[in-house]
Amino acid sequence: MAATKRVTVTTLQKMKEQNEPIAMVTAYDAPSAAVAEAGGADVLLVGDSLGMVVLGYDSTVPVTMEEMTHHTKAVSRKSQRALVVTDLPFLTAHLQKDEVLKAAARLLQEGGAQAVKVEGAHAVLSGIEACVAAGIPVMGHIGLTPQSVHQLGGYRIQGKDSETAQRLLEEAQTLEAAGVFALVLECVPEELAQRISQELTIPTIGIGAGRGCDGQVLVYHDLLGYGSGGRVPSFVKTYASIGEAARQGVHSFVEEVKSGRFPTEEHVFRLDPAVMEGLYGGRTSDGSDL
Ligand SMILES: Nc1nc(=O)c2c([nH]1)NC[C@@H]1CN(c3ccc(C(=O)N[C@@H](CCC(=O)O)C(=O)O)cc3)CN21
Ligand SMILES: CC(C)C(=O)C(=O)O
Ligand SMILES: [Mg+2]
Repeated sequence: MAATKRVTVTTLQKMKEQNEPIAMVTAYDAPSAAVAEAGGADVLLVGDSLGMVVLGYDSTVPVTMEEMTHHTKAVSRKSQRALVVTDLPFLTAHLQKDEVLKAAARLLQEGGAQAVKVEGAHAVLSGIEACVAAGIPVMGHIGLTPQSVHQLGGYRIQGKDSETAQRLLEEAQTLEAAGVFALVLECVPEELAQRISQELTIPTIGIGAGRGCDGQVLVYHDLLGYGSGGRVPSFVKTYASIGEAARQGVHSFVEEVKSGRFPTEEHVFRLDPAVMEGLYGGRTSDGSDL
């Protein structure tokens, strides 16, 4: 079988040049990676949103390098075609250059990712530049940066006034100059995201950033309608009702167990009658006929 060629940072650059939209989906484990790839996602993002979506934290702030590495390993084991990108968790990109490099290298070497994503701009620039210089592709992320939720005062749209809109445009240009290969724009007005996307040579990938971006990303569980982690943001479109299907499936199993309808003949293993004969003379241990 011919090996499928993996999506690379160069592929994404060409997609922008040819006006071909980029589809990125989060993946946190082997089954979500397999489904997202089979569905045709170009990029699998091992997002630190996994802390909220699959680990039950109430923000992405508690997520550790151990957790990101653990989940990245599961995703990269199942991924063959998509570009695997992993979030550097809270604070990591703000450390000394050599610590940032070690963390990013761990996600590539141990985790099996092909790139890392870093939230922020000026405060994390030296870490980003060190990674790029070392051959580690970096995806930027500006606008609503969830690791700063305590400073932002909630998950709010960013860049609504002229001052913050101008700042976001400058951050985007600074990140492109620093060598990031793509940029996530989260929760910014459509007009601003479109303007940034036109100004930049590298592709932008939007989440709650409208139609002018070069690609779109959503959280796997949001787009599939898992409906477990409370309210979904208003920019989410739900393409399936997996949560409801899952609840119904478990409910049917429980009902059949409790009513004795499961298991049936087709789900059991039988013993050869001759072997059965040798056991307690064909009787069960308490003497009754089987
Ligand atoms: N399941 C999930 N999906 C996500 O997209 C996601 C996470 N978790 N966890 C990490 C961050 C947090 N994110 C969020 C969470 C909430 C909103 C939200 O409620 N936004 C409001 C906008 C409020 C305003 O008008 O400023 C919305 O209505 O969508 C946005 C992004 C995005 N990320
Ligand atoms: C929502 C995306 C962009 C993300 O950073 C995450 O899933 O952690
Ligand atoms: Mg993230």
